[in-house]
Parts: sequence; C-alpha cells; structure tokens
Amino acid sequence: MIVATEPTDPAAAQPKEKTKAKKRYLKAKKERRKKRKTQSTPGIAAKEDRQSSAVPQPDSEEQEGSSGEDEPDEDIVETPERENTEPMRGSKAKKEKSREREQASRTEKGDTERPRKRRKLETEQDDSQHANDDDVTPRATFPPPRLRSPTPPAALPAFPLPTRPDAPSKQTLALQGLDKALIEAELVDPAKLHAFSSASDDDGGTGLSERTRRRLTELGVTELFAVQTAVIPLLLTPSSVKSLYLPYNPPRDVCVSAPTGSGKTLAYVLPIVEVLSVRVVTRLRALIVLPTRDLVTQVRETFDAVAKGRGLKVASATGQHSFVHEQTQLIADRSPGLQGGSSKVDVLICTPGRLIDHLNGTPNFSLQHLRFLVIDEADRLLAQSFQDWLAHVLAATRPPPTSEGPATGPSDIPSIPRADALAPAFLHLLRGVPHVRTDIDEKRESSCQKLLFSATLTRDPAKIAALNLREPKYFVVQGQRRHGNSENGEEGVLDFVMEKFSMPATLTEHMLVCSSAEKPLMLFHLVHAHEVVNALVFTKSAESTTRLVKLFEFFEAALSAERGRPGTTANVARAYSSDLSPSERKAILEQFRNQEIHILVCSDLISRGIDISHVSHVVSYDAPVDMRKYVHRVGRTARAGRSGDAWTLVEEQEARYFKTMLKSAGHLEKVKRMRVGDKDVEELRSAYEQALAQLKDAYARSN
Ligand SMILES: Nc1ncnc2c1ncn2[C@@H]1O[C@H](COP(=O)(O)OP(=O)(O)OP(=O)(O)O)[C@@H](O)[C@H]1O
Repeated sequence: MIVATEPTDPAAAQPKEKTKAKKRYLKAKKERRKKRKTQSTPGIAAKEDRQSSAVPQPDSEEQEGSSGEDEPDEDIVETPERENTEPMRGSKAKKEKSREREQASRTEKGDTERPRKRRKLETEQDDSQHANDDDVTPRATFPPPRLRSPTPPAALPAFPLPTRPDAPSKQTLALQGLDKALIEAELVDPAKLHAFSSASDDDGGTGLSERTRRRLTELGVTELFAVQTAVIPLLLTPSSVKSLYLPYNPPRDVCVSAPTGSGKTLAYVLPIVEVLSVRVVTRLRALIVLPTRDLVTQVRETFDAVAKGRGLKVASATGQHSFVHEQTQLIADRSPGLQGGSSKVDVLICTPGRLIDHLNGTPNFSLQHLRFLVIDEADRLLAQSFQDWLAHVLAATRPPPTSEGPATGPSDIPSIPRADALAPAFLHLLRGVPHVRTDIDEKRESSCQKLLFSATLTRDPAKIAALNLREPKYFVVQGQRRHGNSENGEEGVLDFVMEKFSMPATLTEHMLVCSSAEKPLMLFHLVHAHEVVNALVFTKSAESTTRLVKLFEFFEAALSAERGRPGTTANVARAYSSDLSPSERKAILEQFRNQEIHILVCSDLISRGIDISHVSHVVSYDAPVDMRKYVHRVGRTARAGRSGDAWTLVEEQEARYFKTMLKSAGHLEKVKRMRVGDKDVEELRSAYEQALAQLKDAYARSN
C-alpha cells in the first residue's frame, strides 16, 4: 500500500505506450499474486505476514522501486493526514535511524538471527523486483523522490476481529431453563369437540361410563369440549388407571392451560366422579383447592350436579362456617391413634387458608388416601405463599421415609392394626407389625395425581419445581397461530411459553381512550348506546366501585327525570365487593344471574373463574395492570362458545402502557380502538353533570 502524491513535474505525465506497459505489468502481477494465494494455505499466509511485519521495512530507495510502481491503483489510499507528508517523513526518518542503531547494536551483540532472515526476505524482494523490471518502464517517469510518501508501516496480518455471537432470539430465551415436559406440551385445537352417546356401551374412547354419560345428557351436555377431549381419556384410560390406589405404578401429573370458559371444571370433575364412584369406604380421596370462596361454591355445585346418585360425599371448607362446624362435617372418628385418618367425605373443595387450618388443627384429617389433588387457577394459587400452604399439602400426601426394622409407636397408643386404615404407601408405619425386608421389596409411592388448571398457567420453572410433578403431561388449548402453521404445534406452545395467552374465539375486544374526567360519561354512553343489560364492570378498588355505583344511580335518576319518567331507572347497578358479607355476595350474584341486576360493578374479586353464562359485556372501567388480569376479566364473557364484548376504558396517560402490554402479549391487533365524539354524548351530558354535583354533595355530607 502506498500514499499517493500529486505529480508536480509535467514530465511525470505518463506517455500512452508506457501506460499500456504498466497495465500489462499490473495484470501479470495480479495473476502472480492470485497464484500465490491459491498455493499457500491461510495459516501459512498469516505466518508469512507475521514474519514480514516482524522485520524492519526496506529503506525508502527499495520502497520507491517496488511499491511506488508496483502497487495496483486500488491499493492507493489517500487520507487527509498523509497528504501533508513532510512532518511524517521527519518522524519516519528518525524511526529509521533508531532502527538502524538498534540493528547495529544487535549485530555487535551477536544477534544475527533476525538480520539473516531479513536479508533473505530482502533478497526475495529484490528478485521479484528484478522480475518486475522486465515489464516496467524506466523509473524516471515516476514522481521525484522529494514528493514521495514515507515508507508505510508494514501491513498487519488481517486476523478476523473478535465478534460477538448473534443475540439469541426471544423464542430461544423463552425456552431456556424450562421443563422438558412443558416444551413437549400437547397442543389441543380449541375447535375440537367430541359428541358422545349416552344410549350405547361405546364410550367413544373417553373412558366415561354409561351412567356418567347419561347424567351429562340430563344436564344438557352432549359433547365434550376440546380441553375435556384431551384430559378425560388420559385420566380414565386404560381402565387400570381408574384404581383408587396405584402404589407401584403411580399416575402421571397433568397441567392444563386452556382459555377462559373452555370447560376446565368438567375436565377434572368428570374423571374424579368416575374413579371415586367405585369406592367402598369413605376416605378423603379428592382435594380441590381454589383461590376464593365464590369459586369453591361454584365448583361444589358442579360436583353436586355431576355426582348426583353416585353415593359420593362432597364437602367444602372456606371459613364461611365455624371451624368446629367444619371439623364435624369432615371427620367421622376423632379418637386418637388412627394412623390412616378418618373422613366423612370423599371430595373436599376448599381455599388454601382453611385447608392449612385443618391440616394443623383437625385430628385425623389426613391426605394419605388422596387420589386426586386439583389446583384450579393454579398460577394465582402458586403465587400465594400463605403459610407455605403448598409445601404442607404436598408433604401430607407423601409417605414419610421408610424406617429400618419393625415400626413402633408411642406406648400410650394402642397398636392394633386396622385393616384399611393406612394407604398402601404408608403401610410401613403400621405399629406392632414387624417389617421384614425382602429382595423383591418394591418402593410404594403415593397414588395422588396432581392436576393443575388455568387460563394463564404459570411457566415459571421455580414454581413448577415446587410442585414436585411426576412425569407431568402438559396440554395447551391454543387458538389461532401467529407465527405460521407448523405441523407439530411448536408455535402454539411457544405462545404459551411466552405468555401469549389464548382468548375465546367468540370474544370481541375494544378500547376507548378518554380523559379521566370523561370516563364515567363514556361508560354511561356505552351502556345506553349498546343497550347493555348484563354487564360486569371492573374497577381498581372497593372504594372506586362504591363511588361509581352511586354516580350511576344519580345519573340514571337524572336521565329518567329528563325523559319524563321520574322515579324509574332503566338499568340497575350494584356493587359487589369484599366489603359485603358472604351471604350478601351470594344474594347479589343470584340477582345478577336472574337478571334483576343489570350492571354489576366489582373489583378483581370475581375476575377469575366465576361462570355466569349470560354476561354479554365486560367493561374494564379501570384498565387492568397486567395481561393475566386482562385475560381473566374479559373471560367472564364469551364463555362456552357464546359471543361476548369486552371494552376497556383507558385514560390518556395510561394508553401507552396499556398498548405496550397488549403488544408484548401479541394481542394489540385484536383490540380495536373505539372513538366517541362530543356529539355522541351530547344528550347525556346534562344528566351527567347533575349526577356529578349530587355525588359531590353526598360525599361532602358524609365527611
Ligand atoms: N361439554 C360441555 N358442553 C356444554 N357446556 C359446557 C361443557 N363443558 C363446560 N360447559 C359449560 O361451559 C361453561 C364454562 O365452563 P368452566 O367454568 O369450566 O370454564 P373454565 O375453563 O373453568 O373457565 P375459567 O378459566 O374462566 O375458570 C360452564 O357454564 C360449563 O357448564
């Protein structure tokens, strides 16, 4: 490489024939270079480069002859710094001199190795120069030495620069550290239905007995929904898995993620009823844990309906009744020393808090006979660390470690073995019976099968690990693909893993951006313009709920008066909040179900799980703060294949956050923007202003 300088001497202009010669020479040189490159391997080339850079550069005379003429035009580099070559040349000359001095001192010291190498290289260079000279025009045609650039530094070997590896994709990151079972989840098409007949022996592969199918038909259920078609056969077929105890071949656990209103409750109620119906002795064999009392009540109703006539005893424990009352409902024999526990019920549905109370404080309350442990709304429950409830419950289902030698008990407890008191996995605890170890002893495990359900199932590895799942099988009921149409459903599972939750296909979603001052007016407009009569309105707190209901009542009264119907209201709104007693809440829900209440204003207390089939609209009056909350709120409508509308009122300053939240969940395009102009609300404005004034008065009076 050389630095170009302007030829100042007109004689330096190239005559035509000389230029041709130069071209010929350059061509020949290019070919030689190409040849050299193909012959030498990269490693050797690099080594040669290193060697050449290690030796001092030839002096400027040699340079002039070789590079000044030889280098092809594309190697010429002009940089602003090098245009002014004088100072450079000065410093270069100094360097040259110091190099010569160094070399001389090395030679004196007998260090001959490097100069010898250098001489060799110089000789080679000279040879090639001679060869070049055959083709080259005389030197006089080149710029005078005075104007030439200083000797350029030796080119450094072109090692590849260290580069960072490509950043892993979001998908790859999402899959890292996840349970293999989760990555291999089975994707279930939500449109998959399975019609069954109650009149024939053929169960259609579901594993449901004729009796159960008949009961379902009586309840108006004639086909299984997608989640049920996946889960029920796994829990009921082959018929050997219907046993109450499977100590040597324990069943695998099941985790299910399916949209709201897709029928998850029946997916576990049906197999439990089917398996437990064969039991002779009543023991606590199924435990269903739910996050709220309202959900416990709802699931109990489903159990009562499906298990009718099967002789199963179903109970619930939520703290609604006194602790002693619940104990008498649950325990048959409270005498001490019953190693296998005692139970009056086959199925217990409860909240985690009350469950821990009974584990700690109810004698003979035992989980050793559990065949099913259901955790519904699993992500919400796993997020609750209440008294470390999960660890306690899991410990109670597992047999304690086998002790060597005969088991013994405290001397004050009678050691009379009771035939069926202990579950098979706990038999080693039997007092007074010597334990004789044999070579064919097989480990007995708990027969408890864990079933987890949610519309927004967690994929947090730490939370899943805490469950100590046995060979878990994951089912993901997932709607439309967003990333293409892979055959193996990988994208559907990825959606689940990346928390892009699936929504009911029959749901329509809108958002309305408005100022906070106009928000109530927007709600009233939606209610009147769309003639909404079965709506759930979600607010952020109990206080906000009460205030909104009051304002709504004032508004309806003012509007009726304006329209010449004083004293009547078109729409009845009620607050549903944690401030109410359980009986009041139950009564209000009942009135809402019977459509005596049209608009139920509530906090997130009932955003999960509550199943009211006729809810036509869900309004998020205060926008939800996370995607999980959004999914559960809007999921109170469009259930079981019915259509429904969800509206979210978003204050201007929240709009960006809300949209980002939807976007990261891959859901932004599904939520259409709605616009309401001044004209649309014109006829409601005066009633609204009257209502605001009345509300202000009411609060002023109460303070
Ligand atoms: N196979 C079926 N045929 C007809 N209706 C069904 C069937 N399965 C469930 N349903 C009805 O669908 C509705 C929703 O069911 P369910 O409450 O179990 O939904 P979910 O998936 O648990 O919803 P969420 O996630 O909101 O709790 C209920 O009213 C239920 O009775």
